[in-house]
Amino acid sequence: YEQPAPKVFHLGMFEIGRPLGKGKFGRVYLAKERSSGYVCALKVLHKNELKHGDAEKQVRREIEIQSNLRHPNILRLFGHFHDSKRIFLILEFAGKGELYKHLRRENRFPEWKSAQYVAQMAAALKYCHKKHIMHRDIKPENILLGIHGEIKLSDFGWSVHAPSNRRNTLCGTLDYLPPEMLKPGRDKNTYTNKVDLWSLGVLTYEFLVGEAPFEDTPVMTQRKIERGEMTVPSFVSPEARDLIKKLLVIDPEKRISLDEVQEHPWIIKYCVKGE
Ligand SMILES: Cn1ncc2ncnc(NCCc3cnc(NC(=O)Nc4cccc(C(F)(F)F)c4)s3)c21
Repeated sequence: YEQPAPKVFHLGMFEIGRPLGKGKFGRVYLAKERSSGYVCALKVLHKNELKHGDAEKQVRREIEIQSNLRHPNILRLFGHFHDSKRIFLILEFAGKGELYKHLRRENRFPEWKSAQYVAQMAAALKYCHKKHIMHRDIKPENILLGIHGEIKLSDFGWSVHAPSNRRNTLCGTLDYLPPEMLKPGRDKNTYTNKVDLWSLGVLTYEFLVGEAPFEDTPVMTQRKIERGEMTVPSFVSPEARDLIKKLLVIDPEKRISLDEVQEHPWIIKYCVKGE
């Protein structure tokens, strides 16, 4: 019989390998669980760098959210442990690393690849929304690629607002924020899972164009988002432009649904009928 997954972890169980990446709030290493040989990723968070005390609570919340998510396009978080100074997250290893590095290197993705990524993102988000979980922080920095190049939505520091390997974390790029989250006085709980659809629209645009649609100085970005002001370059196909326009709609209720995204002509054109 397969050994049942251990419930208690400790550092000695792992052989630590090469660094996989470093965010503002911690480094990630390739790791192998000694007894099973299972290869995973180990994220190390330094307690003194996190907001005092509630980091433990945040990690528990992140794990609680994650422990009932099982989807091929969602990165698994298996568990955590800590020592006096550090918290360790035991994560599924994403063999092709960080999506945003591929995007920066390739400048922008061809339409067929962008459509496949958007279709996988829609599937992952549909799965999360069905479980009444919204990501709230969709951006290239929070997306990894599995060994077969498949999307792995990651960094479930969503409701924990856990800072991690994000684009200039402390400046907290506004690029992906929907208009309803920019409104003054609106606390973050007044929005619906439609925020993820806006962010999916920004992501689609960034895949195809190589930069975010409202990228500008923080003040100008905020103004452009509130007005939904953006131009789609002419090299973007009419079908892709149509999907972007139907996602980047100011009124959350008027945004296209995830089902409609999966049935959109631009997605159908490039994607083999998935699950
Ligand atoms: C780079 N890379 N390459 C391959 C690869 N394979 C797997 N993972 C990678 N990277 C790690 C991706 C993450 C997944 N989940 C995260 N979760 C998190 O970072 N949570 C978090 C952060 C800061 C503070 C808190 C706390 F305590 F406040 F709650 C919580 S980070 C990989």
